[in-house]
Amino acid sequence: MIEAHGLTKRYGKTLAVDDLTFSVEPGRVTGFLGPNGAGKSTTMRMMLGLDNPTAGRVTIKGKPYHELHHPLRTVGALLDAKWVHPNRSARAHLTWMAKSNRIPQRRVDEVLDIVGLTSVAGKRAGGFSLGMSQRLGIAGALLGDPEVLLFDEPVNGLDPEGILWIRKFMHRLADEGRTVFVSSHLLSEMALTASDLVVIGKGKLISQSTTDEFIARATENTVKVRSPQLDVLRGALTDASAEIASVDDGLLVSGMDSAKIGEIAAANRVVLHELSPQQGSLEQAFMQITGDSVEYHTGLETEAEQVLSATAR
Ligand SMILES: Nc1ncnc2c1ncn2[C@@H]1O[C@H](COP(=O)(O)OP(=O)(O)OP(=O)(O)O)[C@@H](O)[C@H]1O
Repeated sequence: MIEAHGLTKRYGKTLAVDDLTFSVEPGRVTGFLGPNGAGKSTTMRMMLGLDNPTAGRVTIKGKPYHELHHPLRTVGALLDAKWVHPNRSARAHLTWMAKSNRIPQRRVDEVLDIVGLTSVAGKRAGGFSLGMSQRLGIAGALLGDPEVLLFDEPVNGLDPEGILWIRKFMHRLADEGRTVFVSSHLLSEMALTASDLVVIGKGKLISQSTTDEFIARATENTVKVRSPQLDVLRGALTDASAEIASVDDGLLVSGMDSAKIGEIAAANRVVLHELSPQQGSLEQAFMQITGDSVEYHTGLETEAEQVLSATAR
C-alpha cells in the first residue's frame, strides 16, 4: 500500500508536484499516467526517499521511506534500466547489490531465473539489449522480495515482445499480492496493463479510479444498431428521447443503453441485425478529461499521436 497526502515538490519556480493525494492498493497493477513533465518521476523519487517533499508526505506500508527498517525488502524499484556498470556481468551486478543489502547469494540466482536471464547471467551487462537491461533492472528490484514495486516507464523503447513480457510480468506480480505502481505516458499500453489509474497533469491529480471507470466517465458510450426496419426503429428511439446519428449501415444511438434499445425494438416488432455497445478508447478518455488544460493538452496530442501512429504501424 502506498499513500500520498498533499504531496508537493517545488524546484525554484516550477511546481513539479502539486498537492497530490492518492493511494495505491496491493494485489493490483496501478498505472501512473501523465504526459512528459507531468511530475511522475518526481513523485516516484519522493516515494523512494531520493527527493524530499516541499510539503505533504508519501508513505509505503504506513511509513516514509527513510523510516523503513528493511527498505529493499519492502519496496523495489526500476527507475533507470541502464543504471548498471557496463563491464559487470548481470550476476556480478546483482551479487554486488545483494551483498550491500545483506541478501543471500541464492536469491541472486532466483531472481535471474524469475526474469529469464539465467543463460546470459555471466555476460557483460553493457552488451545487453534494452529489453534485457529492463529485465536485469527488474531482477534488481525483486532482490529483496518486496511487497511494493515501482516501475518508471518500463516499456519505453521496447519492442512488442518486450512490452508483452513486461505486461504479463506486472500482472504476475500483482497476482502474487504485491502492490505494483507503474508510470507511463503510453495510454493504450496502460489500458492493457493497469486495472487502476492515477492520472496527473502539470503536477496535479486529475483522477484516481479503475481503468474501466476512467474510460466510461470520459467517453460518451454509444450503441450501434443495424436493422432491416431502420426507419421504424429510428422513429421509436427518437420518441423515447435517444440521440441518433446515421452511420454507413445503421444507427449510432447515444443516451440509452443497449438493453433499453432492445426493449424498444421488441415493443415495436423491429428485427435487429446488430446491437453492439461501442466503448471509447483510453486515448479519447484522456483527451476529454484533460482537454481543458492547454499546456497539458499540447503535450498530450503529441503523445496520443505517437500512440496512434504506433498502433497503426
Ligand atoms: N531536479 C530538478 N530540478 C528542476 N526541475 C525539475 C527537476 N526534476 C524535475 N523537474 C521539473 O519538474 C517537472 C516534472 O518533471 P518529472 O520528470 O517529474 O515529470 P515526468 O512526468 O516524470 O516526465 P517524464 O515522463 O518526461 O520523465 C518538469 O517540469 C521538470 O522539468
